Amino acid sequence: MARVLIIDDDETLCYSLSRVVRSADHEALTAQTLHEGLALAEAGDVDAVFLDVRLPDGNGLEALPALQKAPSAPEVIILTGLGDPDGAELAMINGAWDYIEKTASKKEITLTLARALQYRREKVSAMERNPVVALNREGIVGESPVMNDCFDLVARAAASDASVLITGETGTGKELFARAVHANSLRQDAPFVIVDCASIPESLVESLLFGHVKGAFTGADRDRVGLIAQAHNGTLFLDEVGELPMSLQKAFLRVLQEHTIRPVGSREMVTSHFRLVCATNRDLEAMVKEGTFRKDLLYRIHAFSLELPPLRQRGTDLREIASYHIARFCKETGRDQKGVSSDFFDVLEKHSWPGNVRELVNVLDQALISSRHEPTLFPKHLPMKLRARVARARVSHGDHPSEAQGPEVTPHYDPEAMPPLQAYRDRVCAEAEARYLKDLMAGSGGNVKKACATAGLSQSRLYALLKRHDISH
Ligand SMILES: Nc1ncnc2c1ncn2[C@@H]1O[C@H](COP(=O)(O)OP(=O)(O)OP(=O)(O)O)[C@@H](O)[C@H]1O
Repeated sequence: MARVLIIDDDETLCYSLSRVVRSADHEALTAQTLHEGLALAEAGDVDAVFLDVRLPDGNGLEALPALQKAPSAPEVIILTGLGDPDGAELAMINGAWDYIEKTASKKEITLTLARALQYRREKVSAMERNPVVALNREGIVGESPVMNDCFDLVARAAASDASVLITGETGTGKELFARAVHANSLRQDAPFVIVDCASIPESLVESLLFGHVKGAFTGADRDRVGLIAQAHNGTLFLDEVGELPMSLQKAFLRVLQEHTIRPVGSREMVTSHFRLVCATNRDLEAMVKEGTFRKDLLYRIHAFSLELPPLRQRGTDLREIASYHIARFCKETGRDQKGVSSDFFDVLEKHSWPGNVRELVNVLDQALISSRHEPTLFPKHLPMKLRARVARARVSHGDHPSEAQGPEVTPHYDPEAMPPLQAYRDRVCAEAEARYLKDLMAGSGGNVKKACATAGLSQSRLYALLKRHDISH
């Protein structure tokens, strides 16, 4: 028997849902406010929660993280209004187990609850078999929902021995995450061996990966253990796996199947049992279609797929990452910790970061060097090129007061600093959305109902957007 909590201010609905829950032989608890519901979830061993979105004391979706952090980490099923696609979408984005319309039939409700409880039973028994100790994040900073999803996947991947493929734009932290998979796995005390497929000359790849014996070729003046053999019992990290020459992909596939290698010039086979983690910023599926990456190899390397989001989609993580690296830099260089002015962060947030965290770290290093012994970082310490680019984009977007009413102007970039189209598009859309929302809230005098009617948005969607852009209402 499971314990199911229903949080809805509609007493009749609470009553009818409780009956459905009890008829499935579960215990039902009810709460008419968010406050009461959170208290019950904190106190009791709750397995599942039916959660309304609009409650008298707040928005249910915003309370989702708190509910999921309750001691029993219940599965949450969101109750949405009839035909509310925004609510359904938000429920899923925010990590609910499922959503169900308030008018759903008894059968649908019972089935959704049964599925959530079955998933929960399986999850609990898997955790009992493989208890997950707190994840060692290996210096990875970030708390945004997208990053938390990535940490969840690292925890799951680390608990197994299956291969992991990490994708993401350049500088998003692929190597850092590969190290985290290793550091959290049972292989953590064995070697973590990196192979940068992009930087090894094609003529040397084979001997570097497989090793060679003395005299195997001109210049082979001694035996050399290959990187694959070095990774025995540990983790082999193939960075930029898309660059692995076609000629070697077949041989490497055999290594994955048989776990044995023959060093160049040797008759002996060497055994190596390693966990494989690969990374790439290329589209391997597209490479398979164009015939430059083997389909069978792709199948073998991505039992788990981890897609790292670009920095521009990580919200306030940017500030946290920046603060982390500023503190690290000051510590490493023996300087006093520096303060940061809020407009310093404002400028950082206006940039689209096509080079992601790596670009941010480089920019911060430059700012810290140029600030010398001054105790606080100001925008003037940032590289001139970056400030100029941000200023240009701001003006062309009408952020400058004198241009605020002007027509939309496409920002111009100097040819050397063109961002990727996707980065540009994301930034422009996010800025346009934020501007619209500010105008919308100002125009409706902060009246959320009026703003929803004007924008054609549901309240939950509007709240989520305001939260995303940090706009008060
Ligand atoms: N979430 C994060 N928190 C703190 N630092 C990070 C984070 N992500 C990346 N970094 C830092 O950014 C830099 C680049 O990270 P990393 O080398 O792992 O990226 P990558 O995706 O492998 O890059 P590339 O595609 O160019 O190989 C490193 O200095 C790393 O420490």
